Amino acid sequence: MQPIIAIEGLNKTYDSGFRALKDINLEIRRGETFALLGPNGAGKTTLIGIICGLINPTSGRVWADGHDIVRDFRAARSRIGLVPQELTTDSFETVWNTVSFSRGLFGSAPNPRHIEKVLRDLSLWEKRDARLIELSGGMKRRVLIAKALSHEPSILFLDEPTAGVDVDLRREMWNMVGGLRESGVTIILTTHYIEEAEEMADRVGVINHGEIILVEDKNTLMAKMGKRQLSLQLQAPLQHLPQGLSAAGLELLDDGHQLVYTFDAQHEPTGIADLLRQLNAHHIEFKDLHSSQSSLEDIFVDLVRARA
Ligand SMILES: Nc1ncnc2c1ncn2[C@@H]1O[C@H](COP(=O)(O)OP(=O)(O)OP(=O)(O)O)[C@@H](O)[C@H]1O
Repeated sequence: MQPIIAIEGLNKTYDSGFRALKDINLEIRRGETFALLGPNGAGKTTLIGIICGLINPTSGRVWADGHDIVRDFRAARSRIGLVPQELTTDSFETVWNTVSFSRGLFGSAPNPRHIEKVLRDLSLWEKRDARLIELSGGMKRRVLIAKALSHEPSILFLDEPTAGVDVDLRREMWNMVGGLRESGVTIILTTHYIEEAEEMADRVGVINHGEIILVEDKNTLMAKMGKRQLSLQLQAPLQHLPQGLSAAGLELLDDGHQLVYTFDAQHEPTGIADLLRQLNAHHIEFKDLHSSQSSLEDIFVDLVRARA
């Protein structure tokens, strides 16, 4: 199936000379929820801005639902809904007018029934005549989503959808995004909450210093999370691993004071019993041991740090 977004050889150098994106190649699948993760300044906003036609690329090409975002800008943009982080709309307008007006901006003919459906789906129907200034923060966020959905886009960008919202509202938004996904909308979200990516994404992409360093199925990443480590504090430091002990997953750290065994927690046997037997046979003694499990957050931090 044709990807809903195709990015080929995309580069962005700002006027300052700063290279914010370096040869990005990425395909987003129709109907998936894709989480774009990266530290501050990695290039997420630049990438989204280019796809949405807000920032000009330096080179490379992007297609949204088959339309070149530069040569066929209007058609490409009409396929895309963007939910920005901040509310930038006139706060004295009513919910209904704000959302209806947004549809008009994309040149779509008025469709009160669609607007009603969007407002009902987002539990905003009762508030349709309220002015934005009267709404809670959570309701205002829903209005941003309603605006982005007003022209019936097939691609929805959510930029930090739950930054600064409380746990209950975050959970509610996750459910809402799940509903949109079921209706067939492709969702691309940026987030600093790795848990959010775990909860919602089908695939995860990591961007760092303007480069995509990983694109992975979430379940595969979760399997990586299943890696566990057993750390042994040795009585006496080892220069190197003795012959026969160089099993996969064994590593000497801390100038030989620490032996770390990494294993897959989902597989039995873990190999720990065997390892302890071998240590005994080699008269390697340890004074302490502890086990730990790496989270997606750890994996993310490691990935980014390795490329710092
Ligand atoms: N107009 C600009 N001129 C020069 N440099 C810019 C401009 N806009 C962004 N940058 C730089 O490009 C880099 C990428 O910025 P971008 O906003 O895309 O990152 P981000 O991943 O969205 O970060 P954050 O998580 O903080 O929102 C940053 O180093 C930023 O300082």
